[in-house]
Amino acid sequence: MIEVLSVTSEVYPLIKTGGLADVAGALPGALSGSGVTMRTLVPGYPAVMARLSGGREVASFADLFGVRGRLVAGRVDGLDLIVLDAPALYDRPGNPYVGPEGWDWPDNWKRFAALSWVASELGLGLVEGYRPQVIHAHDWQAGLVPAYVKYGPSSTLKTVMTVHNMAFQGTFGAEIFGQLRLPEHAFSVEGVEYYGGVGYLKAGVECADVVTTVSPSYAGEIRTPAFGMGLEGLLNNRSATVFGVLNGIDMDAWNPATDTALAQTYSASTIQNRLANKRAVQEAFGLDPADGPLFAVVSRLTWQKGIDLLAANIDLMVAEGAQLAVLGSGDAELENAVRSATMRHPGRVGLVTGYNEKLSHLVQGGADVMMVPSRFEPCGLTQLYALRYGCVPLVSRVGGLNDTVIDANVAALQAEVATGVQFAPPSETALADAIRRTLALYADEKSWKKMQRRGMKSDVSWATSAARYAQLYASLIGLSTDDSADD
Ligand SMILES: Nc1ncnc2c1ncn2[C@@H]1O[C@H](COP(=O)(O)OP(=O)(O)O[C@H]2O[C@H](CO)[C@@H](O)[C@H](O)[C@H]2O)[C@@H](O)[C@H]1O
Repeated sequence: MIEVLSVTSEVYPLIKTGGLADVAGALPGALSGSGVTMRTLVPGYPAVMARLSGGREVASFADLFGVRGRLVAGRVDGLDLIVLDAPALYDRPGNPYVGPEGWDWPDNWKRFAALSWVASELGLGLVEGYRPQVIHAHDWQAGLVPAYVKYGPSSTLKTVMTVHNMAFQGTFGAEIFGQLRLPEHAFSVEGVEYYGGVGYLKAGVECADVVTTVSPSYAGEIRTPAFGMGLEGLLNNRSATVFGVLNGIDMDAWNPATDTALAQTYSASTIQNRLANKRAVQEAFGLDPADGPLFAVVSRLTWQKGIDLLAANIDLMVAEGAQLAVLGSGDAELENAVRSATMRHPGRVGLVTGYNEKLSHLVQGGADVMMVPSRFEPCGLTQLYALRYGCVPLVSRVGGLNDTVIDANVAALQAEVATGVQFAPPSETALADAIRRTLALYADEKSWKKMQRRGMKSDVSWATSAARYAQLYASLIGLSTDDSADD
């Protein structure tokens, strides 16, 4: 067995603000049977501590970056957790990164340095009877893990850094460096220094043994200035150790045949049963119970996700006889743009703000089209859920959207392989064309149903990618996957 410690700032179903939680929550289970045991280190936010009854203390710290802390191990919903309980850092309202007023916590550098430092201590054998061979760090919040390992006592410990989104890098002023518990020479180009300050994601990308990102297309894109966001040079330098491993989805949590969030469950052979869900979605979003095409968005409302491109096309969609249901929250300006469309088009356009996991399932089960018009998308999970639920994805041709949806062009339709609609570049006019193309496809009921069914049958599971991660861990510690499965 290969022991891997996954380090993450969120993990479903305990704490989730986006796709990272889904991936961190699903990967440990997906790896079972592949010779890998994965435990997860996560901060003890209130939502996490509330689920951890019966956990046992396995370590304590009198001085964790100036505060007290302890590690509590426990099993919750099938996950083997090690929780960093440090109330001065994590026992706060709001989400993991921002307070109730919407501002980043000013000590985020310390909150996530502490998490990463503790991970590296675990890797050095802090807890008797537990010694991971590989630490898998997710995003900038765990970006310092590879640096602590690189500059710590020499060991055989290996590190994997996964970039879920290059747009969030965790950059801080140089003044924090003195408090990071790193040696002087770590403040260098080969270490944590980044444009004169400290870069957590940069440190991870620089110091990890292997860097992965969440789709093959994004792995290529981030080596260019348009997507690399300053890290493209570094990624090019280490291109031999940068891999794209496509995300999968939790096939049990997202199963239209058993999903309790649906008004009516269904499968590929009972796809007509989606109608009851469509009516439920229309009701939840204040829409008329109409029979035309129902488009939907489940997303953070941000520039990355192309919500401004969507807003610019709402009048067109309504004029063409479509309805739109938007579930999400984010930038006030984009939220307002969608809200004003709901006022212009009562009964045709609906908005539910806030985060609602249950409603997101219902939308996937009832809408006809799931729109993901992102400007960049490392992988994207929404279109994968959509495929599984027979909700046809309409996506921009970037990152993981490019890798997971087969565009309904003439050749793909003839070959009967199309699963959705792609457009490029991510612009208002290209999206308008894609909407018109989608409406034409929807009008051909028989071929639309076929496309829905093909989506439902496409492989969006973790099977291939979990095996790929297992192989990466094994190669890092000099084993083949077969050896590890034998243990
Ligand atoms: N208002 C709301 N209510 C309920 N659920 C909502 C919601 N808004 C969003 N969600 C859910 O949040 C998740 C979003 O995941 P994505 O992967 O699509 O994007 P995200 O940008 O968060 O993730 C980043 O990390 C992931 C994981 O690697 C990459 O796939 C992605 O490209 C990258 O940007 C989905 O599970 C979606 O259903």
